[in-house]
Amino acid sequence: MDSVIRIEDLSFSYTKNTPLFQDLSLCLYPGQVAGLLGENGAGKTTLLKLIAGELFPDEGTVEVFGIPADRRDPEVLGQLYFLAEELPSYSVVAETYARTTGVFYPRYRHEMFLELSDHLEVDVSKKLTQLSYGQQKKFFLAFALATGVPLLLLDEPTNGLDIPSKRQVRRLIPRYAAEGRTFLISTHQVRDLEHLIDPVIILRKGRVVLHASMDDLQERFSFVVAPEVPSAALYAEKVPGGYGAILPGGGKGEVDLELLFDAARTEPEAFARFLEKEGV
Ligand SMILES: Nc1ncnc2c1ncn2[C@@H]1O[C@H](COP(=O)(O)OP(=O)(O)OP(=O)(O)O)[C@@H](O)[C@H]1O
Repeated sequence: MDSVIRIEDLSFSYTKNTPLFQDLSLCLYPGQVAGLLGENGAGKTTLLKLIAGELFPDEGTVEVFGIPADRRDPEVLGQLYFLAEELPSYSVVAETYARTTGVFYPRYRHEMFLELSDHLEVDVSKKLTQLSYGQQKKFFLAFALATGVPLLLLDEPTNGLDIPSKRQVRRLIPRYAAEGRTFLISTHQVRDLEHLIDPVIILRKGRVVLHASMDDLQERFSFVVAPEVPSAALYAEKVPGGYGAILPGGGKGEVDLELLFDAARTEPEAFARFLEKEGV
């Protein structure tokens, strides 16, 4: 199957001699809703910017739909939408322009934007600057979906949203993924999106420490919250109601993304050894 995003041997640094990414490789395919997890400073936003063609690799390849990622290339620009965490005023202006003219996104459907805004309870009759952060976020999410682009890069899409809105976002994304659109979602709000994400990608210090499908994780591991810490546990930490542990041997309960992420963050070496031993 042709990849939507293909990253091969990517190296990138903001400052000389301190590489953020070295030899990073990653592929995503149509219809995937990939979750990009990682602690603060892991490089999530930078990776999204590289895919969006706002930044460029020092070495290696970043391609979207087989074309080098470069937002100056109209062919690339029309294929993806990058919903950044910060909503800068220039983009507000640019997007409003695009909204009314369809210049950037030939497949943009204004009726769909209105329907989605209505669904997300955003008052589009107001000026963007009069909307709250959460409302603006929903505005742009509705806009992003209405552009009709096949690739959506969402940086912390549920951040700042109230609980009903988070629920609506959780319902909307799979609907569009089922049409073959691909999502790459960076988030710290693991609980908001855990039943949505597949595959899960964990970045740590500029490296992909885990890239696995939910099926694979479910098949290979057990995620348990136990009153006692089993000695075989790779990882154990006090969580409400007991201790959490990830054990070899799967099929016992749901994949717990928060435990997985915590393990990668707090016990990185043990986590890497564990994955290697289990052949992940
Ligand atoms: N414009 C920049 N110039 C120099 N360094 C930068 C710049 N932007 C980010 N960095 C650095 O690159 C690293 C990765 O930042 P990035 O924003 O990609 O991480 P992140 O995983 O998105 O973090 P967070 O979860 O806090 O949003 C950090 O150490 C950050 O300080």
